[in-house]
Amino acid sequence: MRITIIGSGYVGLVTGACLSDLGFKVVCLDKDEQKIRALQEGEVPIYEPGLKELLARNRADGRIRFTTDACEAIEQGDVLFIAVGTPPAEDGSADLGHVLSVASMIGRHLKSFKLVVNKSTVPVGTADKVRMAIAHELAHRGMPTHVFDVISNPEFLKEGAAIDDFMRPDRIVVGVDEGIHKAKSQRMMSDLYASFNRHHSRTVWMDVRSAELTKYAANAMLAARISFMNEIANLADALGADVDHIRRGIGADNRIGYSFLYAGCGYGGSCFPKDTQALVQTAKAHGQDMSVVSATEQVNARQKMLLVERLIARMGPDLTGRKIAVWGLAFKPNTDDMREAPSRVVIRSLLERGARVRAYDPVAGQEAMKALQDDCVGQDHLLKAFELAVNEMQALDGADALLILTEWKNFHNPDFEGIKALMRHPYILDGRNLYNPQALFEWGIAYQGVGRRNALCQSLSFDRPNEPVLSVSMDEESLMAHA
Ligand SMILES: NC(=O)c1ccc[n+]([C@@H]2O[C@H](COP(=O)([O-])OP(=O)(O)OC[C@H]3O[C@@H](n4cnc5c(N)ncnc54)[C@H](O)[C@@H]3O)[C@@H](O)[C@H]2O)c1
Ligand SMILES: O=c1ccn([C@@H]2O[C@H](COP(=O)(O)OP(=O)(O)O[C@H]3O[C@H](CO)[C@@H](O)[C@H](O)[C@H]3O)[C@@H](O)[C@H]2O)c(=O)[nH]1
Repeated sequence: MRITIIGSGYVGLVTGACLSDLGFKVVCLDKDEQKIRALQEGEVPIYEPGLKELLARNRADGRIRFTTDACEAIEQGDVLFIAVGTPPAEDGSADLGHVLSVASMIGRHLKSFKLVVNKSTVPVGTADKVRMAIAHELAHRGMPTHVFDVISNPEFLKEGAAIDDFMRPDRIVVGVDEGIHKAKSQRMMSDLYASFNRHHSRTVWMDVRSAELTKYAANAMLAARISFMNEIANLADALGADVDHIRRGIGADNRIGYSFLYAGCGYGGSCFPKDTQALVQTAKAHGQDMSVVSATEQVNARQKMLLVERLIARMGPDLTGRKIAVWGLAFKPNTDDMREAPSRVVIRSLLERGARVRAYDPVAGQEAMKALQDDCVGQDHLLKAFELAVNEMQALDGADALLILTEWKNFHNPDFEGIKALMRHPYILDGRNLYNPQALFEWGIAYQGVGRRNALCQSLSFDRPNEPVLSVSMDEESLMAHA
């Protein structure tokens, strides 16, 4: 069985690389000539751990290649995966422009039976639209309109762990509808994923509509857990409780589990924000109200501003003359993806208030620069106050505060002595709860996590530069008094 992947972004490249590693012959198609040229020359346009090596190995062995030639790519594959983007339209619904233009393209080039597998995240009913678009082109060419099937196989990989997620899936959702091709389509998908089903079946078979909705339901559920924990964390702050104890206390309940319970400065990325919005729009179009999902989004929008609000509470709304250090720009560690990253909202807001920002990210620096240029179009004065540091310590020089926005591993055990010596005010606002508040107190560093008994740094003064920081005691009474 030969595979063609249409769309060579995160999902397309990971799918292509992994399937070629399982022995299939794979062609990756993209309309972006620059991207395909880079891939042909062995470069990988995105940062994803392990991807470069996997692609290099399978390219060398002749199992994967890259092209912009749609006719040849469609001819070669028995299975055609659609893995193009589904960005949000202006009203938040999923823009199906790329998916439907791929469908028409398939219809224009299809000569023999093809199984069209949709991997993009798409609203319920999209497979029907893809079917119609292909059939329309076939009819136009005077071809029989039943020489293909369209099924749904949503992708659940996480960026930064994409290869592992693909190669060790919790489940594989496949939606196939009744029809003349059902048995054949099911057999082809069973063969394709046979390696993952050897010990026990991980494939969850269903109809296409249910498969399409399963993807949105999974992302909305995960996003809701995060927003729920962020609300609990904010309440914990107000009450002098510690969300990390609460996380462990509730996660131990098997019905709840430990995953996706980390409070912080909000979720970002190319999926949760766009998919929750699209789900709300789908529901609205069908007269339904997704209150939980809407609230999830609202809480997240507020949470992204939490650290800025805390900074303002300490320093006042005018941050002119303040130097703010930022550690972490990508929406999560192990990726250079800046889509919907909380850092974009935070940095723009700091710049608008007159602060100078110096930021460090081990991988996403250049992507962040591009993203900020997009965010500050026509406001060059804002960009002038932003610079990238070459390492995390350089970002700190003379800073009034350090904001941690991404939990990269090398931020986990920093040189606290160095931090104290370099910063004008040793004050850490930790949006990813990396440190132990008690240890930071002992270091003499003012510290605010998210839901981590933040009363600890109540007496920090910003009026007197280079002043030692804390005079607050750790006893319960004073904690509660400050809460
Ligand atoms: N990124 C993730 O972690 C992730 C995980 C699961 C599902 N998804 C979903 O998968 C889909 C793809 O996401 P992504 O992050 O890989 O997107 P991406 O933007 O990284 O890649 C999409 C690629 O499709 C190409 N493309 C667009 N139109 C094309 C056309 N007509 N012909 C050929 N190529 C075309 C683009 O040039 C681009 O390279 C989306 O629906 C997304 O929601 C993404
Ligand atoms: O407990 C947690 C877990 C995650 N996050 C944040 O949530 C966002 C998304 O993280 P993650 O889910 O790990 O990354 P994605 O690559 O966006 O993956 C999500 O979106 C993909 C695209 O649909 C799905 O395929 C994945 O299953 C789903 O986890 C990031 O900003 C994280 O910092 C938290 O704040 N707290």
